[in-house]
Amino acid sequence: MSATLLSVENLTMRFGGLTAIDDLSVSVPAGKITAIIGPNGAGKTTFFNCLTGFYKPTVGSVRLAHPKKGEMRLETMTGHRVARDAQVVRTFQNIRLFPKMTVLENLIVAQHNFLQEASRFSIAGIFRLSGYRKAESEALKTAAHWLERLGLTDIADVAAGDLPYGTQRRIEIARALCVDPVLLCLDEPAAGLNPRESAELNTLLLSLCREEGIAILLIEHDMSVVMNVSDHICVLNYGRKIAEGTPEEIRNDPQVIKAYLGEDDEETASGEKAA
Ligand SMILES: Nc1ncnc2c1ncn2[C@@H]1O[C@H](COP(=O)(O)OP(=O)(O)OP(=O)(O)O)[C@@H](O)[C@H]1O
Repeated sequence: MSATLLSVENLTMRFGGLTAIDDLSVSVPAGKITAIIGPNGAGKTTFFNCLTGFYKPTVGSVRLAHPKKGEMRLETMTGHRVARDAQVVRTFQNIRLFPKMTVLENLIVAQHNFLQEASRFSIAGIFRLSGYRKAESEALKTAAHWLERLGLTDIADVAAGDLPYGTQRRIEIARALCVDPVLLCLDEPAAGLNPRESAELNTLLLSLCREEGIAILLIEHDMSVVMNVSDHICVLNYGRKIAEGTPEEIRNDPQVIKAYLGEDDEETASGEKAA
């Protein structure tokens, strides 16, 4: 049993009269893949936004047991501190690369917190002092490492926006990895991928988790990805957790089938009304 990396307790997020996340408690183990699934509008992206400092939750706590820095309360932190200090990094449902920058430049920009500090907020950068030059070369090394690891080295100098959709999704993951995440939150990484690219994504996620020890939190509608890579799945519906368990348990959970198919279809699917 892995240690808990992230503990979410009684999380609620309201937008006026709408409760997008409703008293959600869930644990994310270290070094494993946890999927958050649910029908459209279930609150999955809102959940990510609460974890990563984009939204301040109405109620609840999000505790990260950082392996080197101890406990951190993510719900009290701004987005850039969640990424920089807590090393909880995310991708977005809609690709958010800088399309006119090269692939390599996108990976360097991801390290701007580190470079900005090394530049002592500009002066050491302007005069290219040795500390800044060292940081710059480290940033390049990190980018080169992840480009190689994700098979992107050949296109390092191509503008990101000129590349196929599946490749852009891969670049987004490489960019997030440049921040050395302890928790990588991926919002629909398989959206728009063809079956071959989805299979490659599965291999990549499993290797990041098993070989690099990175915990992954995954929002995904593509069940060929969810069921093949997840160690644990949490299912949301109308902001509430309706089920949690292994892929096998979730596949057969009547509440989950009902949430995805609707009551009538579930009965039809189970043969009760089919005749
Ligand atoms: N900033 C916001 N202001 C008002 N309502 C919001 C806001 N963000 C999300 N919502 C609402 O919260 C609910 C949950 O939305 P969310 O995007 O988290 O769902 P989701 O599970 O990620 O859906 P999908 O699978 O379609 O991406 C929806 O009803 C949505 O309209």
